[in-house]
Parts: sequence; C-alpha cells; structure tokens
Amino acid sequence: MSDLLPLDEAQARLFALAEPLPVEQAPLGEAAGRWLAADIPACVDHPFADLSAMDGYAIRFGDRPGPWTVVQDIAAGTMPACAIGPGEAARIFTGAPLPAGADTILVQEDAARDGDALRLTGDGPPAKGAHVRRKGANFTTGATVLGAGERLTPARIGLAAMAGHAVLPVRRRARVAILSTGDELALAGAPLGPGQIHESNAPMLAALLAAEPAHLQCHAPVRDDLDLIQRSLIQAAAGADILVTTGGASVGDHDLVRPALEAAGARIDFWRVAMKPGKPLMAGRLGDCVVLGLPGNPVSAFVTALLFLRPLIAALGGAADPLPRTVRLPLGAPVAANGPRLDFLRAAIVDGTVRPLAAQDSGALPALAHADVLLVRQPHAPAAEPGMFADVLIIA
Ligand SMILES: Nc1nc2c(c(=O)[nH]1)N[C@H]1C(S)=C(S)[C@@H](COP(=O)(O)OP(=O)(O)OC[C@H]3O[C@@H](n4cnc5c(N)ncnc54)[C@H](O)[C@@H]3O)O[C@H]1N2
Ligand code: MOO
Repeated sequence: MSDLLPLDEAQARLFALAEPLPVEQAPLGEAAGRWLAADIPACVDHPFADLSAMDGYAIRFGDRPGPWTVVQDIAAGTMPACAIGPGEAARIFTGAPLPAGADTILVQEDAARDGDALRLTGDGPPAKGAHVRRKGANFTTGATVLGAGERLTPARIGLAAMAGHAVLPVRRRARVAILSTGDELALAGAPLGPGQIHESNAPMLAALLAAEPAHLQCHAPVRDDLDLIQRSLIQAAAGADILVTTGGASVGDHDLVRPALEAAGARIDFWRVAMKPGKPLMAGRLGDCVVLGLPGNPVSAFVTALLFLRPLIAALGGAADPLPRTVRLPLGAPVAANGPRLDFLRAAIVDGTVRPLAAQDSGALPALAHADVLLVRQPHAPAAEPGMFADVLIIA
C-alpha cells in the first residue's frame, strides 16, 4: 500500500499542476456555475429607502387605533409626494417607499376605507416598524455582497444583479478533451463485433460535466495500440486545458495509457491512489495540458471524475473550495469493517437513512445508476451499526 497516495494528497498534487485560468468579464447569463475572480461590492443601497413589505397603509404606530385620513397613494416605482402628519395615512403597496413621518404598515386586511377615511377592523400592526423593510437591510453601497472564489449559484446571480452588476469577473471555461481507450469499445448505439461492448464512460463523463463551466471535446474511442494512443493523446491535448482518458490505466499488457503518455513527452506526477474504486488513477502534464488518466471500470471512472475531474475544473475556475462536500447521515443497515483503501460504497437513501447497495463491483454501473450517495469509509474503519452517522457524498 505504501506506493498508493492518500486521496487528499493526490487531490492537492493535481491542483498544483496548473494555475487558475485567465479572468474574463461574463454577462450574468453566461456566469452561472462559474466562480468569482474578485470580491463584488454593492453599487447601491438595498432597499434604497424604508419600503413597505405589504399592500396596506403607512401610518405612525403611535396613532393606533386610528381613525386616519388617507392623504396620498404610493406605488412601487414612485416616491412619496409628501410627509404624513398625526392622524394621517398613505395608501401604500409592496415595494413602495414609506413617506416621512410613517414608521409602520397597517395591512389592508386589517382596515376598512371609505373615501379618505380609514379605520381599524382587525388587530393592526403588532409593533412599531411592522412590515417595513429598512433601508440598507440587505446591503449598503460598497459592502461586499459576494466573495472571490464563490460559485455563482442562481441566487448569487440574482444577488449580483440586485447589487447593480450586469457583468462579473470569472475565469474562462476550461477546455476539456475526453478520450476513452480499449480494443473492446464500440460507440454507444453502434452494432457490436465479437468481444465488443458499448462505450459508456465518455457519455457518462460528459453528463457529469454538463453543469460545469467547460467546453467538452469527446473523441472516438482509441484502440489499445501504443503508437495510436500516443498520437491520439498529443492530438487531443492540443488546445485543451484538461485531457481526461479512461481505461488502460492499470497493470495489464494492454494498459497502455501511461507508457503512451510518457512516449508523448508527458510528465506523470502520480499514479495510483489509496481509494476504492479508482486505485489506478494517474495525473500529470502533457505540454500546457493537465492529464487525468481515469480507470476504465465505469464505476471507478465515475468516482474518480467526481473526486478529481470536477474538482480540477473548479480549481482552474478559481473556486475557493473545489472539493465536493460531504454530509453526515445515519446508517440504515450494518456496514462491514473496511480494508486499507478509502472506500466509496454505492448506497441508497431509504427513510432518511443510508443503505449500501448489494452490488459493489466497480463494473456494476446499474448499482451506481440507482445510488443516491457514495458512503465514505475511512481506511481500516471498524464495522458500523444502524443509527451511527456516516459521511456521504450526494450524487443524485
Ligand atoms: N492485476 C491487476 N489487475 C487489475 C488491477 C490491479 O491492481 N492488478 N486493478 C484493477 C482495478 S482496481 C481497476 S479500476 C481496473 C482498471 O483498469 P484500466 O484502467 O486499465 O481499465 P481497462 O482494463 O481498460 O478496463 C476495465 C474494465 O472497464 C471496461 N471499460 C473500459 N473503458 C470503458 C468505457 N469507455 N466504457 C465502458 N466500459 C469500459 C473494460 O471493458 C473493462 O471491463 O483494473 C483492474 N485490474
Ligand atoms: O480501484 Mo478499481 O478502481 O477497484 O475498480
């Protein structure tokens, strides 16, 4: 086991293989899913004034229980015409600024109006300031609303727009080439020759990256021929930031990705990680490109892509925290003691508890396809019982 790198060390070494990509200014519609390259300050106060949170009447709390005289109408998008004095109220709508003198909103469901005369019919506002959104409560001009390295989720895109931004500094999308290797591989949907199987890794990886800021280039599967793989690697690496291969990463006579990379002039930084599935993972550089050699077993390819490829895209994209997040959930079934490698068991969530699936072979894609989480088992972890909490990575 001594030549197998621990997962965290392997991830750190992978991230050290390349600098974050250059910064560009992206319109909001192009920025989702990317990471901010700088702190974002607010260009405005929000709310810009004390605003009503309800449709009703702006009053002075001390004037309750009324009655009041309605002296003006204020809609969102307009400003109050005048202040209100004692015994006066303003008809007001959600999002409209309060007039000077008013401090509280009386919701219209608690009031009856006859011409300009307004009286209380319900309980009225419970406290001074009820249903008022204070000026600057969300943010004030110049305050940092989003930080460098934060991922632009839909709500953060909305927040950037609210703060006055139409374009945001992000790093350009990573160009990712995907190349599967293996004599046995036929394209999805193609008729199968003797001994052939349908290639499933490239479509799966492309789907795994669908929401990532990446331009994908999927190449046809390459046969297990050293010269052919070497030429295909050089071609696929040209113009790519990341070259991902699958298959041929292990120790068999037909596992040629490592020798082909070396023959192409690549520098292999590490090979083999103390994890299961995914042990024969390799990483290095070929020219300007980071090369990630994933194992061919479909489950191993998925798990390593989740733990290395997506985080690498995030690291190149400037993410402050590129690694996937684990959460803790209770076990719903016993789990056996673990061996020497960090294990990622395919598991379902049933009634809020984690239950490992029966098929844990790294060729068992149907189990992965129906798993909700990967249950993380530390090296040499003792057996665990139902009710004990465990770390999981959510995958569905
Ligand atoms: N003697 C040893 N044999 C193996 C070891 C080892 O340490 N000693 N490691 C095993 C582990 S762990 C893994 S994982 C696999 C990984 O091997 P490779 O990366 O060389 O993958 P292949 O041999 O090319 O393929 C493995 C398996 O997956 C199928 N495959 C490959 N590519 C695809 C694809 N694009 N789509 C669908 N299926 C694919 C392939 O047909 C094989 O069945 O090595 C173990 N062996
Ligand atoms: O480590 Mo291999 O990736 O078990 O299947």
